[in-house]
Amino acid sequence: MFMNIFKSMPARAQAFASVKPQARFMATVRQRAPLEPATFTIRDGPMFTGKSFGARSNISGEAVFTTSLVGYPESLTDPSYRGQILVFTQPLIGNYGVPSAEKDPNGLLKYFESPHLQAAGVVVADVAEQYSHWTAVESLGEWCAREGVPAISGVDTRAIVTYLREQGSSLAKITVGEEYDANEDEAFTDPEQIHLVRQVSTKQPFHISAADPHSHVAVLDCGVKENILRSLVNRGSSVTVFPFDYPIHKVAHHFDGVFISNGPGDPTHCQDTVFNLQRLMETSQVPIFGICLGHQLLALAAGARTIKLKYGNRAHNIPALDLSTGRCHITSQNHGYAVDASTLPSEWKPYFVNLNDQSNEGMIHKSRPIFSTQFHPEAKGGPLDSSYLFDIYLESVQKYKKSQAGLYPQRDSRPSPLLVDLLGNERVGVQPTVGMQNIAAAAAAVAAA
Ligand SMILES: NC(=O)CC[C@H](N)C(=O)O
Repeated sequence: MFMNIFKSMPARAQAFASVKPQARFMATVRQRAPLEPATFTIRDGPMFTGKSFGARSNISGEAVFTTSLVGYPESLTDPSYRGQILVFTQPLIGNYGVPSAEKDPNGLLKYFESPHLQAAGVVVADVAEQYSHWTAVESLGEWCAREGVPAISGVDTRAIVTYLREQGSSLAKITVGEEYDANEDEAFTDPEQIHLVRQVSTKQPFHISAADPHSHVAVLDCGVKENILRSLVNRGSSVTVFPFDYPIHKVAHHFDGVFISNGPGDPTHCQDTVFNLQRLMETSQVPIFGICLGHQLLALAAGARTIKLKYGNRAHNIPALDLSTGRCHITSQNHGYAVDASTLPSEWKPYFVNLNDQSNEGMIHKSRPIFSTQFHPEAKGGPLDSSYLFDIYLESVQKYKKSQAGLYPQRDSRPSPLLVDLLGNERVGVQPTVGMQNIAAAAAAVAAA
């Protein structure tokens, strides 16, 4: 009886079950040096003392917190977290380890949102040194150390979050080692002074072909999450991904749709993108979809304003009301800025609203196939309530393509061989989070920006 159950298990699980418990434990716990002391200090706020479990370097950045319970590999590789020290409110982080940078058949990363750890630093109450998951290849601490990202555990994250909620968005730093001078206030570096999108956007266009494409979308990469590309490609649309400041209005006629990605920092830093989007909407009827920073940039191009929220929304369970249907969706979010819905011009209307703080969660054009959301419908990790928005977008993309058939008979869903042959299929020239790795380097980066 027992053997039958055992035999019905998948091969991988059988192999795991057949290992003696002691050996399984040994497989995930590596010998390591005793943890060094580390501090997490909020500017104009308290200092927390804990243990370092990542890179042996000091870092300064904007401290933000997420209340998500799962998805730390995805969150930490999300380019929107570039320059930020991420505090997890979920008390135990790391227990399912970190997966590999394996790619899927389309050449997209299977488990990560970008090839590197993007957050500047990591703060947790309790880090799991033992991990267990079939995709895991290393521990959270090993990954942070390998990627040069400092991390601290053993601090009271409830007290940190309580403080951040009162004081609002704050600069902070992580220092590793015994010697620390709490008065070194000049060492706090504000990543908001740096053009973060420039750091995470591809330097050259690249192309991903869908298996049997029905359309071809141009993606403006402001720090695009891999699951946005997966969501388009897996639904049958090939994508050509352009640098954030590429003059998209000049090439839009080669595409069936334009997509504007998520990304780090203040949307008003991307004036070139805003200008290009204005020209795009003036000169083309192409369907447009924007997510998070993409939503904010589209709103700026439409003539609306953005504001900085007190401490932002970062979670995987935020209720957003669809104003067109009255249905509420549970959404994944990671943003510090928001669109001021009261400044939307008359040809636009709010699409979604946040039911926690009433902030704007999306906008839609009254007569054209253009819409955007502040939350992440691609949602890694979870929930998938609003992933249907990709279907709606791609329906409008296919409709537009049909309407253009007479105008551009030579265009089909495969991009011209010239375009494909010349382009690679991955991000170009995007560096890991270097330059932000220690306080001195970050200060120099600010001076140079
Ligand atoms: N995830 C995102 O695209 C974030 C957008 C923007 N950087 C913000 O913080 O509001």
